[in-house]
Amino acid sequence: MTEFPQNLSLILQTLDIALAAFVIYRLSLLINGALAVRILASLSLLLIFSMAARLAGLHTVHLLLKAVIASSFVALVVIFQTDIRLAFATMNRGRQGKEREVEEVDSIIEELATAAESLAGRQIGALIVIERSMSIDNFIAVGTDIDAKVTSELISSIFLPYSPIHDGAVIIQKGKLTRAGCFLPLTQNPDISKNLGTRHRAAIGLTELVDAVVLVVSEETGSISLVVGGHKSDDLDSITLRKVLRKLIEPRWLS
Ligand SMILES: Nc1ncnc2c1ncn2[C@@H]1O[C@H](COP(=O)(O)OP(=O)(O)OP(=O)(O)O)[C@@H](O)[C@H]1O
Repeated sequence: MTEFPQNLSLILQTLDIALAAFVIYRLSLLINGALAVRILASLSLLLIFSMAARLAGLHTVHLLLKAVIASSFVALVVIFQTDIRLAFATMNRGRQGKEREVEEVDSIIEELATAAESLAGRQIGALIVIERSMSIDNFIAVGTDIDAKVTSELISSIFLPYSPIHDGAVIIQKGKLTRAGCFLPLTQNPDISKNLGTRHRAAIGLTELVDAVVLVVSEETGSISLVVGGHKSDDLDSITLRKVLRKLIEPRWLS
């Protein structure tokens, strides 16, 4: 009658030692193989064994595994110190990159708003297209390639009446002023007032086809409008203009 528990105890002890040997063997493999996947797989295996050992009452194995798992985390930091340092550096660069993108958007918006206000003050008409997620390339005709930094001085000088490229629209793509003197498709919407001129019709026409934002300065009234999705917001004051532009333009569309 006492033979059965004795045998069971022997089996468990053998199993205990065999598992401990297996753990050591796995660890030696781990030291040779430096792949992170391999280490993670081995750690997962250790965790499973540790739980199984605890459930089966294999105390030596369980204690050994517990100690191995605990020290593994320290070992992982040492082994992967270069990768960890690189990961932190990348994270930091990502945050700094995002901050830089936001600063870039703010500065472009400031240049656009300053140019619009300066032109509006002198009642010089202007049409500025800001591309967002949809490409506008298939909808704009002719124009002169420029590829320059967006500055209020450049925009203002393009629209001055004696400039050879003052007719048509200026295009902003990925944070750059890419073209000037471009012609846009006019809206065909019959509900639009017959009194609305072609500059505003062009802004509405393009934004009916793509998600671009169009900034219009009226030569006739000196008012500033923003057009998105075929809808026009008129008479924008300085603060509203900047606020709406910030809402409409996301950093990812400018870089
Ligand atoms: N299809 C077009 N694409 C781009 N620009 C255009 C287009 N049609 C007209 N324009 C621009 O609009 C100017 C004419 O504006 P027009 O007076 O007809 O329009 P408007 O909407 O009444 O504007 P404003 O209030 O400035 O007078 C043209 O000189 C040209 O620069």
